[in-house]
Amino acid sequence: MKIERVTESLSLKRDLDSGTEQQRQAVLEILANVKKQGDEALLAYTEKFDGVKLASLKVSPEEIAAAYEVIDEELVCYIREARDNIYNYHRRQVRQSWITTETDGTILGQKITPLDAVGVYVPGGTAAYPSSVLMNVIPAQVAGVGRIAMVSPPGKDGKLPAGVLVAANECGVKEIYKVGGAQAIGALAYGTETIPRVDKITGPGNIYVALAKREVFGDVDIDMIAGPSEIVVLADGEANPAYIAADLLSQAEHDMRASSVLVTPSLELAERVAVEVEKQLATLPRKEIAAQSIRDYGAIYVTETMDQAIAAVNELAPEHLEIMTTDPMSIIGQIRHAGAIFLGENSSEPIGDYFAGPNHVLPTNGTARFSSPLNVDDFVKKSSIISYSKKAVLANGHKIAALARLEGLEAHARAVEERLKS
Ligand SMILES: NC(=O)c1ccc[n+]([C@@H]2O[C@H](COP(=O)([O-])OP(=O)(O)OC[C@H]3O[C@@H](n4cnc5c(N)ncnc54)[C@H](O)[C@@H]3O)[C@@H](O)[C@H]2O)c1
Ligand SMILES: N[C@H](CO)Cc1c[nH]c[nH+]1
Ligand SMILES: [Zn+2]
Repeated sequence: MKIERVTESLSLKRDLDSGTEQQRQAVLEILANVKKQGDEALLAYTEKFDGVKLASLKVSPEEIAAAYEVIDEELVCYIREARDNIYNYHRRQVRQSWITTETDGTILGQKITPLDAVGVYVPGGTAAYPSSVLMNVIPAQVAGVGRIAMVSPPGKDGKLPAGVLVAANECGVKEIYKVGGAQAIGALAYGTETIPRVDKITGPGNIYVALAKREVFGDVDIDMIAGPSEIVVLADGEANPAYIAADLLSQAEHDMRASSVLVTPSLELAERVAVEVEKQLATLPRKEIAAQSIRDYGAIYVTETMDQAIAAVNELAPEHLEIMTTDPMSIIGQIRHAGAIFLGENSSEPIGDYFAGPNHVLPTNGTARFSSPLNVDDFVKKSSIISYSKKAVLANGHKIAALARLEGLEAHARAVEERLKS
């Protein structure tokens, strides 16, 4: 990895992939056809893009039973343990509706209502992501969402990966459909004969999925457009170079456009990490992807001081931040922008991807400056509650009428003044 000395501001080498004109046109056409032709279009696109002619889009109980034949019993137990950790973490995010009563009888409040129906996209294509099933479905369930429909593209054998089916079943998902890409997003947004429409779509996916989510936003809500994975490690000279290299590579193997960065005031550590990355890279099964990601989007930045290193981290606003210093707790207060913060040398990023409990769907591309990990709030909406007593309206009606007239809205003013007459 290239070592660069840093004295000024930084930004991650990001690829804000907005797709080619051809991809955008393809997505618009797919969405229009799904809207018009429903299931027929879904089946045709599945044949075209996933290479399989399906008899039915919906996953059957027999397919779920067959998935359990393939997945080791011990692994099913680990999926359950991860599920429970994620559930317990997200339970703490639940907010209650609230109501206050003033002495004049005014009642104000906020009613929290779970969304009626949510669609969860689970990427297929090049890899299977049972962990993404848990991370999207569980916060929706904790929020109390009425209906959860999961979509994922089938393999050439017409099946979904066994791990994905087991994870969904362990969460109690009842609606699972074998359809991916922009056509799946269209089905969730507009509805088809088999797939009733939803109110919100969550979950990561490739450029076709991302473009389709952007396009249907407004007809339905979406969570975010998650870009390629990012990790920044902030370390002092005492940190373990082998741990750092391993964690950088853990995200590099995701995607050729993933970004893995070390920021440190120690040149010695920087040099040792660069050597370790090369050594560990050579033995990885996905070494082509990881090597390209490290080459094009990886970096080691050496600062003059730890304060500069911390400032650099805030500039980068990474999806994942690992703090590997002798006292990480003393630094956390200075971190302003990061999707997930991992403290200390034992807290390797994949612990968060799979098991600890916090969500692994996180803001990327610098959006950690203003947005948060996927969470229970993403699956509820809030309604304001207002109840004025006669006493309150008599005391305040003239103020409200005056404010309305300030905006030239006479009917607003008179509506309130009607209450002042008797
Ligand atoms: N941020 C996260 O939490 C997270 C987690 C898991 C995966 N991911 C990301 O999700 C992405 C998964 O991508 P993927 O491709 O493997 O799976 P995918 O499910 O997103 O996309 C596969 C679908 O793309 C469509 N498609 C492919 N080529 C097409 C074409 N030429 N025209 C129209 N549609 C086409 C097909 O319908 C296919 O079913 C990766 O970028 C991965 O990094 C992110
Ligand atoms: N690190 C990814 C999010 O950036 C999530 C993931 C899924 N599986 C493994 N990792
Ligand atoms: Zn990961």
